[in-house]
Amino acid sequence: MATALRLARDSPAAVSKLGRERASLCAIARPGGQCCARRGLVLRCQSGAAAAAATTIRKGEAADGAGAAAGFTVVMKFGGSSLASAARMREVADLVLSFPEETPVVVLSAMGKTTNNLLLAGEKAVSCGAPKASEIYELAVIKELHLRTIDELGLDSSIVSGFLDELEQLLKGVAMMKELTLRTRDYLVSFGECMSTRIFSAYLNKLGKKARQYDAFDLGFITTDDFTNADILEATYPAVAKRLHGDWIDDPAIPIVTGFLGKGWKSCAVTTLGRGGSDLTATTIGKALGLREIQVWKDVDGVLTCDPNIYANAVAVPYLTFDEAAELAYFGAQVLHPQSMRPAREGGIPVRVKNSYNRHAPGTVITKTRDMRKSILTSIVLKSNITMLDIVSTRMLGQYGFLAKVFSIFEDLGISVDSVATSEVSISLTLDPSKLWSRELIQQELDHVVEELEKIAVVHLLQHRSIISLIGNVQRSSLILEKAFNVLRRNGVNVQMISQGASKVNISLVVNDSEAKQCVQALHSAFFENGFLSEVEEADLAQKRAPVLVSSNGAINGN
Ligand SMILES: Nc1ncnc2c1ncn2[C@@H]1O[C@H](COP(=O)(O)OP(=O)(O)O)[C@@H](O)[C@H]1O
Ligand SMILES: N[C@@H](CC(=O)OP(=O)(O)O)C(=O)O
Repeated sequence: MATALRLARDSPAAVSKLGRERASLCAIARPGGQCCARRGLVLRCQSGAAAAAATTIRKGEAADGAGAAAGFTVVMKFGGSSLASAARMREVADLVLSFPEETPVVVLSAMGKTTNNLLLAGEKAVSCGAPKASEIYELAVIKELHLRTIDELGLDSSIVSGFLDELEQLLKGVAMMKELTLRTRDYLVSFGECMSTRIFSAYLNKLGKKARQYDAFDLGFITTDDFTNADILEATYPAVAKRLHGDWIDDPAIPIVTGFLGKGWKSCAVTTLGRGGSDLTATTIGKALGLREIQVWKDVDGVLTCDPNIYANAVAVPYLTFDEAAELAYFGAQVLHPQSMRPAREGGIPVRVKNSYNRHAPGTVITKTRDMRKSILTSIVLKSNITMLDIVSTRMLGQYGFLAKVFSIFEDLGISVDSVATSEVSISLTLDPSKLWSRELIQQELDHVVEELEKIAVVHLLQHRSIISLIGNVQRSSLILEKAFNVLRRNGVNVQMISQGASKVNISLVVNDSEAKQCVQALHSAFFENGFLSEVEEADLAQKRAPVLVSSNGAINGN
């Protein structure tokens, strides 16, 4: 099976479909139909059969000890907020080099807001008409940022000029076609990471530190073909380990890898892992190489007690379990990609969230278990603009199959449900409109859901709601709920739905959008700012509570 992978990667005859598609999209836009696909991005295609064979490779087969053998010790991932300018690139290079005892694999996102700008440029291209595509404002912003960065770092503009030309051609192609498919969207946003990693790698080489740039889709990141939200396939781990290991043995150089990107196993096209997906790239490499630690460098002091944009008094949480971090991300804390904890948990590799603007701050360490003795509430997460459905069966009590029917409707319509609370004849659940494709479709899709559900139930659609998720030590759930409801009552807020996830680290409360921010601030003050923890500690001491260790699956180990 390893042979299948090697053949797929090394066969010079295997010219990728992606390469051809890039060529044709750009050729549409080029006078004379000349191909402008950039050479470095013409992928070698892994045949469907080879990829299928590769996916059956045993978990971690090639990964065991690969990192150690090659000398790699950590992954260091830097997000767009850490890479917003030439000055930031310098700072990040200095940071990477300030750990001479480490041999890192570096994962980078696109510079600053480049991904957003690429998406906006793509949307504008759909309606602006081909002659205007070159004048799209966001294209100018992207060009200016990358060329200025190259200039200020004293690098050669040819590192990005080919990409910038191709980007313009691509936007012209989109403008001519008047459509931006999910597949083209992924290809479009890939330019951000492809450019940032090339700039950074060139800069490290200029500083005398040997570095080698990798596009994740060439490195072995094999994904499903779910464009804009692809899943990483198992074959990725041995493929990535083998390639990084092999290259290091041949010619040691720090790998600089594009975050966020992969290659669809059937289409061979560029895929993306969902917004913020570079965190997942980092943890995947960490597991593939069996590294000591995965570092995720952000613009905040770690995972905070709440979103600092909602409440400035948020402080860093020193320790989290993988389950807590995953729940936090899933319920809307933008700091980590929701899927990114999975490889780290499977590989048993600690994730450290650090601040690239304040490198000496201790950050947050995420591990499988942690000491929960002093832990009550860990973090408060707010997800706004969600839709709630109250669904009451039209049949009598005792009717079986009601829940199954309700969920099969959501399955048929491809809509995911966030939180659920049920009784035998009724069910309340929340939907996240941001997971649906475009603004216009949201209302249509919701109308359709309601129409289908009304065949079996009475349905109330409640929009403009928020989920406040209380992530914490569920062994203290009564205490958390007592305190939370006290605060909400004092603020005159009525909770419309309560749900406790099976992971047992999260209690979700649904309130009106208009009250949500004020609720989060009041809850934060009550739990984190007014000596609540010391009060509880004193009470616990009086009761001589036994110390409790809770593992990530919620199992309790009393000492
Ligand atoms: N609970 C939280 N803890 C930390 N940051 C949070 C939290 N909730 C939301 N954020 C936001 O997430 C941002 C960091 O994530 P992100 O922008 O993806 O960083 P990067 O681009 O560097 O990967 C912070 O600047 C902050 O505004
Ligand atoms: N650039 C991609 C991927 C990513 O992970 O970005 P960041 O690390 O800046 O959140 C995005 O904006 O979604």
